[in-house]
Amino acid sequence: MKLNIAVLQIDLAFGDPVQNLAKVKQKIQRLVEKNTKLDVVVLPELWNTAYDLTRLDEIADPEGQIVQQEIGTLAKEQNIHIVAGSIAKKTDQGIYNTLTVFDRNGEKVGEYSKLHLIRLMDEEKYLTPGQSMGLFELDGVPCAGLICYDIRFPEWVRKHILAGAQVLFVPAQWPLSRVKHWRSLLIARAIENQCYVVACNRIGHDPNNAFAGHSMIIDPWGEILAEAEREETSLVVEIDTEQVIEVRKKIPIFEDRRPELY
Ligand SMILES: NC(=O)CCC(=O)C(=O)O
Repeated sequence: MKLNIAVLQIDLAFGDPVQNLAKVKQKIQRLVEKNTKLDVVVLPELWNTAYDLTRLDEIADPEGQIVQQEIGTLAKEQNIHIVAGSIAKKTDQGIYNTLTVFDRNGEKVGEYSKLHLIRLMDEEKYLTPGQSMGLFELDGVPCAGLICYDIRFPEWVRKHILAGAQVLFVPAQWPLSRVKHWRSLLIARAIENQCYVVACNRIGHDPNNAFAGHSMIIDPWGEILAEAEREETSLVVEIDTEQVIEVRKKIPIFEDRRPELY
């Protein structure tokens, strides 16, 4: 199965969900105008509020209703799947960093709340961790969505791959100071899991961090199919899940595992 994927690497306004929503909608519309065969658009982490964590109570999306209304509707109008990065989502149980996926009909087909909260960026003070896996399907392709810091936990990624995922989506706000980790971890996750990795980072800065950009699309052999620098841009790549099957046949790591010993 082939999927034409666009990763939208952008800057974000700190604590301004109205401005960020308008920008994201405009950028997606332009992408669709330029790429008539697009299947999937991917957005970065916390694209509604950015890391304005102290004001989340005021600015997070109540129950994700805004993203459902605005991005769900856009997905249907433009006939594309949208892996809507993640948003700050306010619920009765707390505020989550939640990835939401809409299909071409505007239906929500996936939702995942970041499981590992990064203390280095104070997430654990303001956010509630998720409790469940990030599996979903796009045009019959089994996919997983994990968020930024989650890629440091290979056992969590592997769990999604063992459940069938062939494409791993990673929305992020990864700082420039650790860009070497970002690149190495993404490539390692693709090689060790023999899957596509589609990673969407932001650029720009906030009061605490400068962000790295370097969004990437990596194939199941670990080859970088496309990589951004540190500017607003989009990466558009056609992936073919036959490649996943071929790489897994060539080096059958899933048959050679010894789970009885670890
Ligand atoms: N937003 C994040 O989760 C950043 C993760 C990060 O900077 C790191 O793992 O290092």
